[in-house]
Amino acid sequence: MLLPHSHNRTSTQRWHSKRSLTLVTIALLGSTLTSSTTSWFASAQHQNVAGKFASRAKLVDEGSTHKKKRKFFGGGNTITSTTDDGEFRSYFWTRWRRRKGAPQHLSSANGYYSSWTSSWELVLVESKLILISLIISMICVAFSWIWYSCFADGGSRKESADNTKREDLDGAEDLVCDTPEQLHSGFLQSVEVGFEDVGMVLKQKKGRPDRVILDGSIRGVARPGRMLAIMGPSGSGKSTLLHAIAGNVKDDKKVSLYGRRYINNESLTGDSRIPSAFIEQEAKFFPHMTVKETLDFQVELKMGSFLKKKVERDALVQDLMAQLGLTKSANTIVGNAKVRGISGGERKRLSIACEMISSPSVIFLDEPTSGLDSYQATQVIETLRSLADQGKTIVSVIHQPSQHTFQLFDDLLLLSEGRLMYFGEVSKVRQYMTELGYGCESEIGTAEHVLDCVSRVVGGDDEAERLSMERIERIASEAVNHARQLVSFNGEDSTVKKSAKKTKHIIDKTSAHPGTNIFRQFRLLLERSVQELLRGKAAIFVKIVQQVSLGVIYGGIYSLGDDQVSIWSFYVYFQQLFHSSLTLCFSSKASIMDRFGLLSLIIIGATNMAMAGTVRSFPKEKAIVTGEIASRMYRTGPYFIAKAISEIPLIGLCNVIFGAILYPLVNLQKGKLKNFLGLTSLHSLASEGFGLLIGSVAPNSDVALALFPPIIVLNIIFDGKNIAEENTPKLLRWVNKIGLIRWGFTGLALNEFSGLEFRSSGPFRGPVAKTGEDALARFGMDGKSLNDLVRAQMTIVAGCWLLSFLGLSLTRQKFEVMMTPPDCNS
Ligand SMILES: Nc1ncnc2c1ncn2[C@@H]1O[C@H](COP(=O)(O)OP(=O)(O)OP(=O)(O)O)[C@@H](O)[C@H]1O
Repeated sequence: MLLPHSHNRTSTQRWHSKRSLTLVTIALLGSTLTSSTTSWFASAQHQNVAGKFASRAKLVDEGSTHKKKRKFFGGGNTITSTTDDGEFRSYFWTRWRRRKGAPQHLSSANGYYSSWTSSWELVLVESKLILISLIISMICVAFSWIWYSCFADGGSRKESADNTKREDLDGAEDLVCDTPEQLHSGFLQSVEVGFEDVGMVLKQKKGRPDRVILDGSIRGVARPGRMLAIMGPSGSGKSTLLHAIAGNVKDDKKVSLYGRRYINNESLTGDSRIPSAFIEQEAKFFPHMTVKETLDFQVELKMGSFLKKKVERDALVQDLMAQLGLTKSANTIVGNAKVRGISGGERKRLSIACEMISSPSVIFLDEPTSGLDSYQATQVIETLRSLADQGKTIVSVIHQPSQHTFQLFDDLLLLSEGRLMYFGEVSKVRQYMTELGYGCESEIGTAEHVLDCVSRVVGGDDEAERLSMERIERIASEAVNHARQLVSFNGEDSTVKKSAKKTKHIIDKTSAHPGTNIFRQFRLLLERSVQELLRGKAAIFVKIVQQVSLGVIYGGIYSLGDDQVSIWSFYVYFQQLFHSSLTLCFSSKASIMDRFGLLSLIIIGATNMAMAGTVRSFPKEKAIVTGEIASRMYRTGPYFIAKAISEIPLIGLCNVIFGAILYPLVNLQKGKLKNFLGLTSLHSLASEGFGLLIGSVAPNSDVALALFPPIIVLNIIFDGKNIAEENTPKLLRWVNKIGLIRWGFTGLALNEFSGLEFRSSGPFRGPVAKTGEDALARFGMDGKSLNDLVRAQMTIVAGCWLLSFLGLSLTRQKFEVMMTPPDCNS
């Protein structure tokens, strides 16, 4: 029965106008903000701010003969001061003037404005500002579009649904449902899934013939209240067919997929995904969550908007656990290959339970019994039987079932080498094979016998191989006719296209319901992230041990000041005994080199640890998350923000432990510990962000790990002390700007060296540096403030998070479109 829905007629328009309004608002806000900021900058630069900066620059530059550039606004506009006269001008414009051959000393701070007011120059200034505003507005529009498609309900699905022309839909809007109850009591309640002429070809490299995976002869139907088994020898195309029917074949340039599908005898477009539960061979879960927590989490995300009271959600969780025999394992963690958790059978049943939450009418399963013993396999199939008895449509690939489990199925689709061998009732297949002349003794199980009939003999006996090929040929030619007699659709009907669009529209609209709002998604995802982090006690322990041991190692090797405290007690006594000579040695200029060396090691170590951990773990988590996002549980945005935030406390804790051990041991400058901890934590956060970026763009953890060493090496080379900026190859200068290690190292060096004085005795290398500032100047680190470095690190964090988010959004799963079968293209 189809439900009437009068108010849905306006929902498409509402969504369109909501989106347009958001885009326009964000674009306007962006351009207004940019214009006002740039005009403020222009006027401020001309007037008050110029004066203020000029005097500050003058103060800072006193006693120095170097020119200093002070970053004021973005990349292009840099205010430069010279010590001679405190002259103050825009670096950007100065460079431009230089190019035009104008004199370099243009004006004093007060005369600045007047020297630039020749009309054409002002026009140029204004037009550049307008251009910047326009570019930023366009970026705002692009981001708002991405934001909308990632955060807002519907996204691409709604878009594709809305692309379906209203006039072609024949009142399909009236069939659309708004609540799960309506959804499953309407068009999609009792679903019959039909398919015909399904084929798949794998394009090969030049000169080699294409490989046929499914030959285009496959047809069948899965009916409500019945279980359809897809069987065949290994490699016969069972999983491929299951994915093709569900609309779940992963997008691949080499693949060409064709055929027709129907829902309740209504045809579907090639890109439709049947609203169903799809249970893959390998269920992926967060390993440290218990069975109950996993179900609680999924129930709240999928049904939070409909089951508003906690008692209702709890009741659903209890019901699912009882139905799937999970009650006794409710508080056991799910586990994975490394962490022991529930059994393989329980994992399969948990994945079925998770898919049952939204009460789908159709369930596709890819080898639900693989890896299970016969008792567990029977339990899983019996669970499916009870679901089918409730009216669900079950389609499952099954591998060598026992006679008992085989008989729990109603229908069978048999494949061999991508060809249809049988479609019909399970109870009739034995008789069917006997009538074809391939009968067998009664003691041999039916499943075993039919698989023998359609398996090709390979290796050794040529005659047996020839006979098996003849048998397969015969069975295949009979199967097509047999299936045609049993299954027919309105595929040749002239209204097929219209009907396909209509059905897709219904499916898209009906399955676009958000399970819960975006804030709740964020809260739940944050809770899960934190929980996973805290439950991974081994990982936390390893991190802490790493920090402690590094602190102790560095502390044992480096001694930088007069009043050393060392882990080696004899060393302390030794120091106290020969106080004068040793302290002279350690407070000498040799400690400049030691200090730089230590700070560089601290930063390289922090980068390695934060990045390597994320690069290793994130791609694995991504595999679970992309599946959950593809099944419309939540959006990329809330997930990503929750993920990024959840890591911050642990990063801070690790740095505090490291700093607390290292600082007194090596005797870094007193009173700078707080800055030290802040800078190392910020640096770890930036490194973790970089790790997320690599993990989100890399297709898998192997690629991510392969990318890691060259990135680290590049960062070390351009850390600010290994190669001078002016000697860096021009093509690589940009690396300097985003060099994680460089900014981190410079920050620590600035924090440590500013205010230090060095004694001239003791061994030292290179020219004499009396103060920390001198030492910094030798490495070209003068002229920067801690604020600059914090800003740079924060920009890196923000940039990495943004790019990782985009990377994650853009690598969303795409699916192959099923084309019309070749003979019907005309
Ligand atoms: N995208 C693809 N790229 C390359 N080969 C593919 C692709 N899809 C399917 N195949 C090939 O098609 C054949 C059938 O694969 P499929 O997984 O469907 O077999 P199966 O019957 O499920 O096998 P098994 O029982 O061993 O799991 C295999 O040889 C597989 O390598």
